[in-house]
Amino acid sequence: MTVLRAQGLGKKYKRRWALSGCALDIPAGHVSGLVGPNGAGKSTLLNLAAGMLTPTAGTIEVCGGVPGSGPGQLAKVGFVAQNTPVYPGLTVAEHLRLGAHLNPRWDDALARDRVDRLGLDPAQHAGKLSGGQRAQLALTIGLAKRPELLLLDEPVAALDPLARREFLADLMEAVAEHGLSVVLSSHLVSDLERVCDHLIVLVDSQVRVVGEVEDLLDSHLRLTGPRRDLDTLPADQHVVSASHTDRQTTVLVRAEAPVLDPTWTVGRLTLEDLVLAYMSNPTAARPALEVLR
Ligand SMILES: Nc1ncnc2c1ncn2[C@@H]1O[C@H](COP(=O)(O)OP(=O)(O)OP(=O)(O)O)[C@@H](O)[C@H]1O
Repeated sequence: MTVLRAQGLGKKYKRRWALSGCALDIPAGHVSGLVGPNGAGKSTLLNLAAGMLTPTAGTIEVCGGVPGSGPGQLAKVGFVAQNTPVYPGLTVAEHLRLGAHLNPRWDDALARDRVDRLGLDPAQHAGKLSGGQRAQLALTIGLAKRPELLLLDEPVAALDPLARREFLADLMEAVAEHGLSVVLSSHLVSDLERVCDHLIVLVDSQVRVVGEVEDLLDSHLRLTGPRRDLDTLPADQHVVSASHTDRQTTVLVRAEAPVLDPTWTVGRLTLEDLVLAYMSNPTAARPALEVLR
């Protein structure tokens, strides 16, 4: 099953495309990491998926429906936007009551338990919470809503390291126990490494690479060997990045078949290597998605 499907999706602000030609198919039951440089279009994609923006081009379908198309659709999708909006004049307890009132699948026990565990005072006005506490309140509401798909725009940016780790553990528990699907944008690749089994790299408003993390790590290799011209590589090795010294060439490739050339020393990549290679080479060849499945 697919939780998010985009075809030729684009969003233009005045004359500038914030997202263009986006084709995505995100399978259900995964935590999908959305990563890319500042201004790449990550928030734009998440806002389109939540129905907060409408596409300029193409289509997007989320949990089988058009984003923001009615109460049924809104109940299926949770969205915690980048600035973790809360109502400053309402107390923590009032936020939970509002959540219960607006969401048919609201899990009150989870919400109360989380607020208690986090040490948030139910009587405190949200406007008086710290940035991290506000983020925690917004994330609690997102989880307690029990959506099919939870969209999180840099959710952990304001959290301290321990709170970040605990939130990611809560997220994984919800995925395992309730079959929640998550799309999570973050600049913290170590966090993505911990929780994501699916990855989308967006650069310059375009999807550069998308696929299951395991497939991506299996199909990308670092080749090190005597200096050579990259034009001599076989057609089934697609260069993502390369560097040369006088004597040596190091090249990161997406390989469609095992590398048998004995002049290369072949190494595997970490998720961080892969993300940085695509982010620092905006013109890197985009993989054929079929190859990665
Ligand atoms: N409301 C807006 N009006 C005009 N341009 C916008 C608007 N929102 C975003 N943009 C532009 O669209 C592009 C993509 O922005 P977006 O916020 O989606 O990037 P991002 O990948 O989420 O960035 P970051 O990592 O910094 O949060 C940027 O060039 C940005 O300046």
